[in-house]
Amino acid sequence: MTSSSSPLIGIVMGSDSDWPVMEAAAKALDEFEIPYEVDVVSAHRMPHEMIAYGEEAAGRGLKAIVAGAGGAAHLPGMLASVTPLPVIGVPVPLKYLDGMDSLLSIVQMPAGVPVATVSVGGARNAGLLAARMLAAHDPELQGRMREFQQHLNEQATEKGKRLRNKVASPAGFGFGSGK
Ligand SMILES: Nc1c(C(=O)O)ncn1[C@@H]1O[C@H](COP(=O)(O)O)[C@@H](O)[C@H]1O
Repeated sequence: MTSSSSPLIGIVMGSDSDWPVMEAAAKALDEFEIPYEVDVVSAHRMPHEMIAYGEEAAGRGLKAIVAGAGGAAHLPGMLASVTPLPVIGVPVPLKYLDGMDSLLSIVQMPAGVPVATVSVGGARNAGLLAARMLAAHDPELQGRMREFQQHLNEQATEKGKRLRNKVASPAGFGFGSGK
């Protein structure tokens, strides 16, 4: 799957069973209208294709790779070993061990081969981090990222206001109680 113009971000995963988690990365990129491609690339099950994907990614115009995998999640690190692009690893939680296995497989990379690891199941942040990487060299995109952050701020402020109104304490509490 590829969004319409030439993809800038590769979203890959060890299996299509990871898609329900990884879809959030694609949605985040959609929000910023960043073109991406999606594929299954497994270090364990299709090692030669995985190496080819990593080796060719930069030459094909990709700027970063978001790689998600569950269990013995070697995919992000193996991709990072064969591409000069930044790789963002997403630990996908499976039925057993709650994603601790994939988290530890991804996060403990040896020095020299970095993988930026997000939280277990944190595919949305992986998409947003990829957007920020592009925004570092794209003032227009950076402006949209600032607007997004401002929106988050407003939402959080509104939540605080609602909570303060709901939990009415006669003495008031904490900062911004409005008393
Ligand atoms: N961790 C890896 C790798 C890899 O790291 O290369 N390839 C597949 N997998 C993971 O195996 C899990 C089960 O896959 P299946 O659902 O296909 O059995 C998935 O979470 C996948 O990411």
